[in-house]
Amino acid sequence: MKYYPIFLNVKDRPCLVAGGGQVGARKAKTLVSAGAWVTVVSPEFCDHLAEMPGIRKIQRCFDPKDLDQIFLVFAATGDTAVNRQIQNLARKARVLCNSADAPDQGDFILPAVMNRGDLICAVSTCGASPALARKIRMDLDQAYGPEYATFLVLMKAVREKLLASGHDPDGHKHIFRTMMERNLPGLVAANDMAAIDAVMQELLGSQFNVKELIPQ
Ligand SMILES: C[C@@]1(CC(=O)O)c2cc3[nH]c(cc4nc(cc5[nH]c(cc(n2)[C@H]1CCC(=O)O)[C@@](C)(CC(=O)O)[C@@H]5CCC(=O)O)C(CC(=O)O)=C4CCC(=O)O)c(CCC(=O)O)c3CC(=O)O
Ligand SMILES: NC(=O)C1=CN([C@@H]2O[C@H](COP(=O)(O)OP(=O)(O)OC[C@H]3O[C@@H](n4cnc5c(N)ncnc54)[C@H](O)[C@@H]3O)[C@@H](O)[C@H]2O)C=CC1
Repeated sequence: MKYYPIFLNVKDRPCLVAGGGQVGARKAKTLVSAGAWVTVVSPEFCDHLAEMPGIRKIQRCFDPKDLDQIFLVFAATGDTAVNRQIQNLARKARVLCNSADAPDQGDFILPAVMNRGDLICAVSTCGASPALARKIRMDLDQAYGPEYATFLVLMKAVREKLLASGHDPDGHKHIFRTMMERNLPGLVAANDMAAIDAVMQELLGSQFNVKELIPQ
């Protein structure tokens, strides 16, 4: 495996994007959606970035001081020499760096992402074919609709309630696996709460009901 896949917690962490083109805009957008504090430094900003809320924009060329206190940096300028400079400085400062024009030389690359509430599917081809990563992401978009966000709220609530009443890993495993076989997402999509309640009663007993577990 060429890369080690992890899910980073960037909430409230300062992240820097150097370069205000389309690539910088894509990186800034995903950082904002994960709750990071995002600064974009660039002499020019594309329309997409100019209109993007929730980011700090500094209109000038990258300066080494921009890396102070930074958790993650994206070297996404249109200038290869500047991108290499950012990467070298980041390494010395032990700041994780993504290198837009030389991904192999950076510390990490980004996957194509399908997101439904707490469900995140990340697809990478290790940079071999971003077009294929995008295609598989779109397949996942089709296969797992918005109902999976609600289904996951239900699964989480059931799990928390079961764990609160005691630890029984083998018994719980059986319940969760059976729940996976009962097409609950399909019932969520059809808004058939009575059918979901029937499954819950059968597997878990009357104290588990949808109204309580999925706040409307
Ligand atoms: C290494 C990486 C960047 C990193 O993270 O460091 C990288 C690098 C490069 N991409 C290039 C081009 C394209 N990128 C896309 C699309 C996406 N690229 C994304 C990620 C990544 N792209 C990382 C590796 C991902 C992996 O593991 O596969 C996605 C998944 C996520 C995102 O960008 O946020 C997003 C899909 C989002 C979605 O829709 O879900 C398309 C397709 C399209 O737009 O239709 C094309 C044109 C077709 C093609 O080239 O395949 C070029 C220029 C090559 C050239 O010069 O021609 C480079 C530079 C290079 O390869 O050197
Ligand atoms: N990782 C990826 O998915 C992809 C990466 N690339 C690479 O990413 C880089 C950026 O691509 P685009 O956004 O399309 O380019 P672009 O040319 O549209 O944007 C580059 C931005 O960098 C800014 N810039 C130039 N010098 C700078 C400096 N010294 N400090 C800060 N900002 C500076 C420019 O003002 C501009 O806003 C290119 O090197 C390209 O080869 C290209 C396509 C996909």
